[in-house]
Formats: sequence, C-alpha cells, structure tokens
Amino acid sequence: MNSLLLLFLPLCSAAIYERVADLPAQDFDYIIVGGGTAGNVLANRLTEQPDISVLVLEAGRSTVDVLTSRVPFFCTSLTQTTFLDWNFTTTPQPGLNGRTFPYLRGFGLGGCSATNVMTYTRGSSQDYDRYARLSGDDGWGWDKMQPYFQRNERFVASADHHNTTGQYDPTVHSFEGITSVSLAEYPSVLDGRMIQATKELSDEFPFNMDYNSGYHLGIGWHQKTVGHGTRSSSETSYLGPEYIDRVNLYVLVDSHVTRILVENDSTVDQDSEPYFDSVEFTQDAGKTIHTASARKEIILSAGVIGTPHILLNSGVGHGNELSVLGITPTVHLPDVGKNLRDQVSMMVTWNVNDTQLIENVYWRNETLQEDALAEWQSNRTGFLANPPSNHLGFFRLGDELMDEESCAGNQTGHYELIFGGGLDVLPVPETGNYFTALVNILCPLSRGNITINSTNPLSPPVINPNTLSNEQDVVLMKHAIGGAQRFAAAPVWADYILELYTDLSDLEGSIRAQARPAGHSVGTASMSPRNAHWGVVDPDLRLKQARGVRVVDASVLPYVPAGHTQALVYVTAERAADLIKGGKSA
Ligand SMILES: Cc1cc2nc3c(=O)[nH]c(=O)nc-3n(C[C@H](O)[C@H](O)[C@H](O)COP(=O)(O)OP(=O)(O)OC[C@H]3O[C@@H](n4cnc5c(N)ncnc54)[C@H](O)[C@@H]3O)c2cc1C
Repeated sequence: MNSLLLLFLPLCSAAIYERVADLPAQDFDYIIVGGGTAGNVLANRLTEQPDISVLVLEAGRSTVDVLTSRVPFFCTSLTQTTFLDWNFTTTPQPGLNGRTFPYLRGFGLGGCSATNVMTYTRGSSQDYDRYARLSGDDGWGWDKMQPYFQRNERFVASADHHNTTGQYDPTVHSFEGITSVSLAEYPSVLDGRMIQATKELSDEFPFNMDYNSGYHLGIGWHQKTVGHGTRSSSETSYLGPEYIDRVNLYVLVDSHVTRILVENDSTVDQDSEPYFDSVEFTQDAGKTIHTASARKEIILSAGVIGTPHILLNSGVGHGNELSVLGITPTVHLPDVGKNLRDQVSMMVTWNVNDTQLIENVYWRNETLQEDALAEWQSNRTGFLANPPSNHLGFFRLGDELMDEESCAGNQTGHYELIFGGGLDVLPVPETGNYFTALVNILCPLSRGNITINSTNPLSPPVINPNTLSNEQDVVLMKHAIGGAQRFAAAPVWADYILELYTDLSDLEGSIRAQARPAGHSVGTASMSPRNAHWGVVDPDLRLKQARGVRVVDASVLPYVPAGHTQALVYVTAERAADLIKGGKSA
C-alpha cells in the first residue's frame, strides 16, 4: 500500500524545500515535527527504508552555511540572542533573585546541536540504568544502549593531529557512526597545569582517561562534537550530503507547527483513544494554515519546549487547565509540560598571571582575530577550530549534605567543573587575565514547567524552570563552589592564580545573584511504565491514551543525566528509530 502511494511522488532528488507548494505530496508515512538533534536522526534512519516516505517540518532554516554555527570557537557567541535561537525568556525566577533569563533553544535544522557548546558527555552508566528501572524497559539501560552509541558516534582525529594517546580510551568509542566527536583541536596553555593538578589532588580530582566509559568521575580531556575543525550538528551529520538526496526524504523549512489534529478533525469518540493523523503548520506567521497527513505516525521532536507547547495547543494536557483557557481537551495527560528539569550553572573566575589566555591572544588582538579566521577558512585549523575549554570533570559531594540522593547512584557525579582560560563574558574587561571554572549542579531536585496562557498557538509558551527552588540544590552549589576553590588551591597554581575575581563574600547571595539555568533541560513529556497513571509517553515513546503519535527528543527523559544532554538525545533517537522500524507503529 505504501509503495503504491509512493508511485504518485515524482522520482526527483529530495532536498530541503522552502515552500509548501513545492512539496510533491501532502501525505507521508511519517511526519517528524522539528529537524533538531533527535528529529534528524529519525529522518535519516527511517528513510533507510526506501519504501517509506518522511516529511520533516522545521520552523527555522538550514544552519549549514552559518559561520557562527560552524566555527567551534564561536559557540559562546551563540548563547546570546541570535537568529538561530527561539529567543524565549523565562518567568522571573524567585530562587535567582527574581531575574529572568533567555532560555536558549536552537532554531533551525540541527536544533540545539547547531548552537550548543558541543561538549560530548554520555553521563554515567547509572543514569541509563535509572531510566530503565523507571520506565520498566531494560532496553534503556547502559548495556543495551551501547549499539546506539556505536551508530551515533564517529570518533575522528583532532584538527591539529596531535598525539591523543592517553587522552581517551579508544575501546569505548565508535569510529563508524555519523556524528563526529574529537578531542581538543588546539592546545591551551592550561593543559599541562590541568594534568599536573589531577596528580597533586588525585584523591578528590583524579585523572579519568575517558569520562564516557560509563564511569565518569574525575577530570578528563574534553570531547566535543567537532570533526575536522568544524561543528558536527545533526544537520551536517544525519542530513549530510550522502543522505539528503534520498528520494523518500522531504525536509520543509520555515514551517512552524501549531497543532496535531485528530483524524478528520472529528469529535473524539468517548470509547476509543483519539487518533492523531495530521499536522497543522504555517509558513507566514499564521496568515495561511497548512496541513499534512501521516499514514503511519506523527513524531514530535520539537524539543523540551516545543513538544509540550504543541501538545498543549492540541488539547493534550491537563483537561481542566486547558478548558479554563478555552482549549478543547483531546487527551487528559496532566503531566504534559510538568517535570521540567534543568541543571544550574555558575562561573567562578580567578585573576591569573598569564598573558597568553584568550583575552590577550584573541579578544584584545584584532590582527589575530583576522588571522585566525583566515586560517580556519583556509584549512579548518588553528585557534578557532576549538571550543574554549580542553578539560572538564565530574565529582561527588558528601552524602551528609543531602536529604535525598538526587543523582542516579553512588558513582554518579553531583557536580561538574568545566575549565577554561578566560572569561566567558563579552566584551572582556580592558585589563586582566582570567581562569574560569564553570560549576554545574548536575541533578537538581528543583522542577519547573512549561505552560500556555493563550489559545493562539503562535504565542510563546510560559517557561518556568523554577531554578534553585529546592534548598538542597543551593547547598550542593555552595559545596561545589568549595570544590572549585580546592582545585584552584593545588600547588601547581601557586605562582599562577593571583586572586579570586568572582565575589563570593556572601556565598548564597552570590549564587542567587549569579547562577543561571544551564539549558540541559529534559522531562516535559516524560516516559513512564506502560500502565502508569503519570508520565506522557510509554517506554516505546508512544503518546499515552492516544494513537498515531510518538515523542522523540529530550522531553521524554524523566531525569536530567549527570552530564550534558546531546549524546543522550542522539542515542534516544537512534533507539526510537529501531522501535519504530521494529513494526511497533501505533
Ligand atoms: C546554549 C546551549 C548549550 C548547550 N550545550 C550543550 C553541550 O555543549 N553539550 C550537550 O551535550 N548538550 C548541550 N546542550 C543541550 C543539548 O544541545 C540539547 O539537550 C539537545 O540538543 C536537545 O535536542 P532535542 O532534539 O530535544 O531538541 P532540539 O535540538 O532543540 O530540536 C528541536 C527542533 O524542533 C524545532 N521546533 C521546535 N518547535 C517547533 C515547531 N512548533 N514547529 C516546527 N519546528 C519546531 C526547533 O527549531 C529545533 O530544530 C546545550 C543547550 C543549549 C541551549
């Protein structure tokens, strides 16, 4: 049946389409909402089956030719407001002195993988085993997820081709996957001192040759989604030149999805689960509304904000809350948009006795800025080929500090330190040289939510991460900052670190004034066991109490892992593709 329908599609080379009128059909086997980190994995894997047609609807555009996305060093400039971001703002955060924050989310093909800081961390094996326990599906556990890391990762040489022996463990990596991963592309003047500090403080801050082995405690060389000196996003990898021309793959950009629709837009039969079979979207800010139909499934991959936003607009959420707003409920799933979990970060910076750090060699030196860009443009090497950090590590805090263990187990870090020379703040001060540790609380207990306050699906969602609303998170941040200070007290820094630059005189006050949500958010469409009354999707990632819809993105993860989230999102999508292909379609 599907192959017959495909006969009506012209056998032209598939590509990225800009206008809906240019699409050769209005119905497809699968419609993927969001061409981001997860969405493009699915687009690739599902179109490996030549008789299956896939439409990807992405609100933004291609990011392949955007210099700020491609050049690794420019990643920190993408954390400001740019045209590659949705430009969301949080509600005032009581735990952070009532401040609001840009809540960064990638806008365009690649999603956050095209705008993030490229750190590649898998988390601890216990994170995965917790997902397996919690969902009742051991397929989400660490051992069973290994094939998906193999499929996702392509470990490649660093751009400077330095000898990486002892900087990672090749046995835990894949050299045959799709997304490029590599070690430092350019040396830092900090490298030698960092390794020396791990020797001097080996009890608390040991060297870990590979924090991606499943055991992640200790300090290791920073692994990044960079290949040949260039960012590897889900667009450049999974929609790369060898895949984008598949005749059964259709990618429509500039397409803002507003709702998913129940079959024939009819009133839901009280006795059967609603069947969603089409997607509503606009290419001109709502002036014209289009629909496209999915013969098999709609897959929501719009991310931790976009996915619950679309579900709520479609009447999927807490029935009473939606009715009060004037939206007709289609599926009563109270947990949609709830359980927003994110990490919380704060920079601790010292003045240092080193004129060879980023401020001097780059930001205050226009000649070098031009030379570095010319070098990157001609052969993808040099200073700009590297994001500005070569080491990071994961550490535990004492059990006595916690009322409740917030992380996945006793070998899972409570906090992370990411080390870099220089300040991550522009414009840099006119004088001074800096060493910074970004302190990241990995598994906070605070939980926030995504809600809506309008029946207009194009109105932005209300984003409340509720950061530091749980006191234990504040305690952990205080002690993690203490850890950063102990690291900075290693003998190797004695003639190097001059004084603390960050004001920590009132520790809790400083935290509430300076910490911020990290952007590693998950949980707004959590998976839960098949018959559980909580959660939004089942362990096969099907929308509960409905037919025709899956969710595949960071929103399905019930807990944030003790690491950065993109590696986990990639493998979640890889496994989801297997589940879908395995004949488990709704
Ligand atoms: C600033 C920042 C830095 C980060 N740094 C790192 C890092 O260094 N390492 C790491 O591992 N993780 C990092 N992360 C987190 C990580 O990148 C994300 O968790 C992960 O990429 C999310 O993948 P996703 O598929 O869930 O969503 P996304 O990649 O965000 O994809 C969602 C896609 O859906 C599209 N979309 C949304 N709504 C709609 C709609 N209504 N209609 C059509 N399309 C829509 C979006 O435009 C986007 O393309 C960072 C995140 C941020 C924000």
